[in-house]
Amino acid sequence: MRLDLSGVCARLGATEVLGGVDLSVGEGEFVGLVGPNGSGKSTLLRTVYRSLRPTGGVVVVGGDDVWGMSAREAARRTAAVLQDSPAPDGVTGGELVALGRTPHHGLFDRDTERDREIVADALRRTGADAFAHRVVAGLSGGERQRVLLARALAQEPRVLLLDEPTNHLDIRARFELLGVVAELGLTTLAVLHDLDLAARTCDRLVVLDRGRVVAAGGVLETLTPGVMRDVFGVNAEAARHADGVVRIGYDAQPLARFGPGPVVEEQPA
Ligand SMILES: Nc1ncnc2c1ncn2[C@@H]1O[C@H](COP(=O)(O)OP(=O)(O)OP(=O)(O)O)[C@@H](O)[C@H]1O
Repeated sequence: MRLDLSGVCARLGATEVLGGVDLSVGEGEFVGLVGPNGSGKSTLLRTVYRSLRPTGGVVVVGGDDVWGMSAREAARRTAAVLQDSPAPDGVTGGELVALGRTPHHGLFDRDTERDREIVADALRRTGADAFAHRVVAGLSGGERQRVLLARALAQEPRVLLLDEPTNHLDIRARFELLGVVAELGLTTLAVLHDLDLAARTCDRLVVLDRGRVVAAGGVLETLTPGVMRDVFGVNAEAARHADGVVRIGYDAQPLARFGPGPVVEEQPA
C-alpha cells in the first residue's frame, strides 16, 4: 500500500509548521525522513496517523484520504511507533502488544486463537518475547521500544510510521531494530536523526527543513555537502565505500552561523 502526501500544510498554534509537503512512499519502500530539530518531522507523521488534521493538502494511504475514512479503517492501514509513548499503569508487554489487535475487533469481540498467534509472532519478531510478562513501566527505554514495535506489528498495518525508533537503543540494538523493520517489507516512513543509520537502512531519504522538503531521493543525491551545510549546519561528505555502505565523514566543528555559539564576555579595556 502506498503513502502519498500532496501539498500538506499544518499549523501548531500560530505557527505554520508544514508549508506544502509533497512526499511519497511506494509499496514496500523504506523512506527515511530526516531534518534538523524543529523542522516538522513529527508533525508530518501526525498528519498521517490522524493526530493533527492538515490545514491544507491531502494525505492518501492506499488510494484513500486518511482524513476521509473512519479512525478504525485508518488504524487498520497505518500503525505508528512514537517516542516515549506512555503505557497504561501495570500493563505487561504482552497485554500492550495485544492492544494492537483493537482495530480488527468489534466492540464485544474477545481475542481469538489467531489474535494470540499474531501477538506471539510480533513479540518474537521484535525480540520482545522476554518482556511479555513484565510490566512495561519497568522496562528500559530500549526494551519498551521493542514492545511498542511489536504492538504496531500486531496491528497488521500496511503502512508503518516510526518516530525516532532507535532513540533509546544502544548501537547493536539500533542495527537490529532497523534490520527487523527493513525485513518486514512494509511501506515504512521513519523519522531518523542518525544519518549514518538512515543512509544504511533506507531505500530513499526525504530531507525536511523549516516545514518544506528540500531534497528527496537516494542517499548520495540527498545528503550532499550543500544540504549538510545549509540544512544541518555541518561540513560533511557522504561517500559510498568499497563494501557498498554509505558513510558520512563530519568536520569536528559545527558551522558558526548556526546557533548563537558560546557566550564571550567582553573584557574591559
Ligand atoms: N503546540 C505548539 N505550538 C506552536 N509550535 C509548536 C507546538 N508544538 C511544536 N511546535 C513547533 O513546531 C515545530 C516543528 O516541531 P516538530 O516536533 O514537528 O519538529 P521535529 O522536526 O520533529 O523536531 P525534533 O527533531 O526536535 O523532534 C517546532 O519548531 C516546534 O517548536
